[in-house]
Amino acid sequence: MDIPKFNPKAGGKRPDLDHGSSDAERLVSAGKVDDDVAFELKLRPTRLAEFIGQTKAKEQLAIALEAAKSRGEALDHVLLFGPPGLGKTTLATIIANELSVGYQQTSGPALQIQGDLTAILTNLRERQVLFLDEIHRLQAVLEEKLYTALEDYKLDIIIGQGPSARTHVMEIKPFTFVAATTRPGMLSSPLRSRFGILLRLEFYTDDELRFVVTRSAEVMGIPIDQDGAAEIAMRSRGTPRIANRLLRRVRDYAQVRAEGRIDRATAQKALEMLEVDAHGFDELDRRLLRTIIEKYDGGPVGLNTLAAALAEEQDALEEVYEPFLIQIGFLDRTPRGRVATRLAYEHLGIEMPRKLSLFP
Ligand SMILES: Nc1ncnc2c1ncn2[C@@H]1O[C@H](COP(=O)(O)OP(=O)(O)OP(=O)(O)O)[C@@H](O)[C@H]1O
Repeated sequence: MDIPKFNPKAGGKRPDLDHGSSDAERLVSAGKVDDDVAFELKLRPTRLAEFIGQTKAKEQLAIALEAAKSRGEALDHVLLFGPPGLGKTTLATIIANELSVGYQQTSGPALQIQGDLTAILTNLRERQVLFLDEIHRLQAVLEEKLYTALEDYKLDIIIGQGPSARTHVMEIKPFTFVAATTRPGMLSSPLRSRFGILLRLEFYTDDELRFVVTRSAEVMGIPIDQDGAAEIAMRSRGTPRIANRLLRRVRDYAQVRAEGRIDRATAQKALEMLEVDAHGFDELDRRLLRTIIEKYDGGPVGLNTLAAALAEEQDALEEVYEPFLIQIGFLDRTPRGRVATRLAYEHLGIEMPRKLSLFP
């Protein structure tokens, strides 16, 4: 039997393992699920001015865009990195809109053979944006092929095979390459050095997410007050994708139980019913912290051991779950492994043992 390839960014679970999954588990995963696709298209800001938060990245980008426009040149290549669902794809589309140029999107895993990449590069239009998601999953041979394209807008095409093979250099149109990754550490340094603009996306503050929720509610025509939006924001793990997803689910609840209006009480009741707690934790977050505390005395425990104990993929833990737990101070990543912090003990209502010390 073919086991479908596991993609941690899709917010799924390993299909070959029994996880006892809950609805809330899927709800607060930052990875995209099928249900998100149509809504994300509708809710995606199209201009930099509409893009909420990420002040540093936005400022850097605004200056580069202005400069490229005034010179009439293609924008420098851009690398966007950060956890899933923070707006990398959105920013790539905004770059194309702001430059008034064409946009084409593909991803590392989608490009399987050299011909795929050659076809895309040779069909590029002048100064357009080519967006490549999950660049850390691009095959090494294709990565090497990209180097000359990015640097000199040239492509080496090998014609023939064996001793009679010849290399033909083909010119391609100047273009802007925008790549996104959740794992910047996995990129080789030659590849990284080809990007002129590096933008790190950070988790959003609760206030910024309140704006995201209010804006999305407006686009979707959902009546919501500030407290209702704040309640959804607080439980969205610093991630707009999750905020938008929770908004849709709370809207359903409000339609059936609260005449369609979302206030704090309605949002709270809906989110409690969906088992999304005050930090936006789901069952796996709690299980992860509890395992470190109860099985490994609070850590340190290595990522592979932890992944095996939880029957989860290492990638999913590292890319989707850990970044937020580290950001809010519930988990520490040390050279010897993962450690649960005091906040994690307090959240789970477990007493933190005193560290043994030579000095009383
Ligand atoms: N700054 C923002 N302001 C408003 N909405 C945002 C912002 N960033 C993201 N969003 C919303 O969140 C959704 C997810 O964003 P996006 O698809 O750009 O994330 P991503 O980082 O590319 O995720 P992935 O890495 O999983 O592909 C979008 O539909 C968009 O509506």
